[in-house]
Amino acid sequence: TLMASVVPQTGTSHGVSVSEILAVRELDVDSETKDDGRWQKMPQKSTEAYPYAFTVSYVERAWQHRWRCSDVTFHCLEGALCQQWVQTIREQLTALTSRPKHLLVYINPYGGKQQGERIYEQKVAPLFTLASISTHVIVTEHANHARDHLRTEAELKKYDGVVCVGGDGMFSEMVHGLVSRTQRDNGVDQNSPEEKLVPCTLRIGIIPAGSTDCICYATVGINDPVTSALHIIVGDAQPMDVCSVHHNNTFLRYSVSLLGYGFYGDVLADSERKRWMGPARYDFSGFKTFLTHHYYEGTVSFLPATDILGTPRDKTRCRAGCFICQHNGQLYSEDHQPLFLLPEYKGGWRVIRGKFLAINAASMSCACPRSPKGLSPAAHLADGTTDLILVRKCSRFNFLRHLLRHTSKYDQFDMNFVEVHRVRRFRFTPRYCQSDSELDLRENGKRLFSQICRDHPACSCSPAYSSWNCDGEILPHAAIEVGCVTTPYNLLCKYTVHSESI
Ligand SMILES: CCCCCCCCCCCCC/C=C/[C@@H](O)[C@H](COP(=O)(O)O)NC(=O)CCCCC
Ligand SMILES: Nc1ncnc2c1ncn2[C@@H]1O[C@H](COP(=O)(O)OP(=O)(O)O)[C@@H](O)[C@H]1O
Ligand SMILES: [Ca+2]
Repeated sequence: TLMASVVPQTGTSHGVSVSEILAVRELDVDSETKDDGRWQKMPQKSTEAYPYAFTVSYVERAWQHRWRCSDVTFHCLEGALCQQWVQTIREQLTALTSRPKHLLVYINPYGGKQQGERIYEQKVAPLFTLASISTHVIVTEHANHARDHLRTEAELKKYDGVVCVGGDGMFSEMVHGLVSRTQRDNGVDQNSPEEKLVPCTLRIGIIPAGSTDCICYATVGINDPVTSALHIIVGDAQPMDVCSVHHNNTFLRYSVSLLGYGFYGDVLADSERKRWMGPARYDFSGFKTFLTHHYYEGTVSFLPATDILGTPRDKTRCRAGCFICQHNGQLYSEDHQPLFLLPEYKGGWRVIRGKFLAINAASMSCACPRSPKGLSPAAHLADGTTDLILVRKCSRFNFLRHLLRHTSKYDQFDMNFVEVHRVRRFRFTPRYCQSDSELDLRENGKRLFSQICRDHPACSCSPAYSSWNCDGEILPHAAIEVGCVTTPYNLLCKYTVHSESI
């Protein structure tokens, strides 16, 4: 901690932790300018008493988990002392090896309210410059631009991390680009659901500029670009669980936040056609989907996570330095074989058949501005499990009560048509088999004429299948197999981390 043995401008004492210092610069008190070119008139009194000064920019905790950059100017009597302070602070900052120096930044100009470029230029780039971070910025030109660039072209050795400016969809592109490249480079077959993923060494940061920003909100505690930029600068890191989604032994996608079938799949499918509405499309499609009240029949099989600490109905929450994540992470360390892969662990699968309004798998709380506690408030970011939430067919009134619980502090799962299980793996099989031709139609985004109506096979009033909402991307396959791993521990690190005070 830098203590005020020199005198801050206000004349009061001030302590700043070195780990939260962003930059330090010497002030030329006489010339009336700062060395960054901005004009600043020093207060007359302190200039006379202490002719030498330096300014420290540091992280200040603000309201509701926000971080802000603050400046404090220290004054000294002697120039040599002033220089010694500046040099020492710079040396200490250089010694912080977890801080990034070179970043690759992808901006989605199309996400959220289409403000990605403005947010980056006005709020984030000046902070990276202040912290002497060099950046290579790419504004994406089409969907999957960032994913493909990361997977094939990007010279990753040049960077300490990649940053995306956008929503959950952009973060998902980063994950797919980096994880896929790492598996390919290490000869891991992504199509095998049992294969152990090799960790990627580069970290991923996210500057929120999307519609839901759930991944950012659930990790940092707020969707605020300045807060995320500051977490990136100080080198905060957070391991995250990754679910791999397969269909018939073919890899489909990775998921880090929500995998939702039924309600959330239908909301997403409808909202994609209304992108022009911006983030409000989710409210519109949410309301419409609520009114349609479709349910879907199928079988859910899952492998409960019995070897870990914590349950989905705990009152405790996953926070910085989470004990449960650390403990469960050790189960995956080098010398431990994940328990669910051991032969004796087989046979623990449970099977539930039924009619469901929603099947949600939350690998993290999925907190976001629409649902500040999230779909599964006690879920953990890095415990190697996902919370499987089954919402059975019920009345519209009851389903509304369930949805309203997402926005309140009351127990989400205290309803007789809702059940929750903390699982390692799960499978869903719809009651009616999807034909290849129907899958082709869905993959090409066409409207479906061949859907089987449950009760009246001759009409098309009610669909037999929903889609999966996979971190905000549509998966047309109804039948999927999902495995959740943090293996090896630290598989993925984000620069963003929840602040201690959440
Ligand atoms: C009658 C009151 C109903 C209130 C219900 C509110 C529930 C909101 C829960 C939202 C959970 C969000 C989980 C995250 C999903 C995102 O990955 C996904 C894509 O995000 P982005 O790329 O940033 O656009 N967002 C959604 O699927 C939106 C779901 C909104 C449903 C209303
Ligand atoms: N330049 C671009 N043009 C069109 N789509 C893009 C572009 N860059 C990224 N995308 C896609 O936009 C989608 C939404 O991105 P995201 O950043 O998650 O915003 P939102 O939160 O509004 O959905 C993602 O599927 C992503 O692949
Ligand atoms: Ca988890």
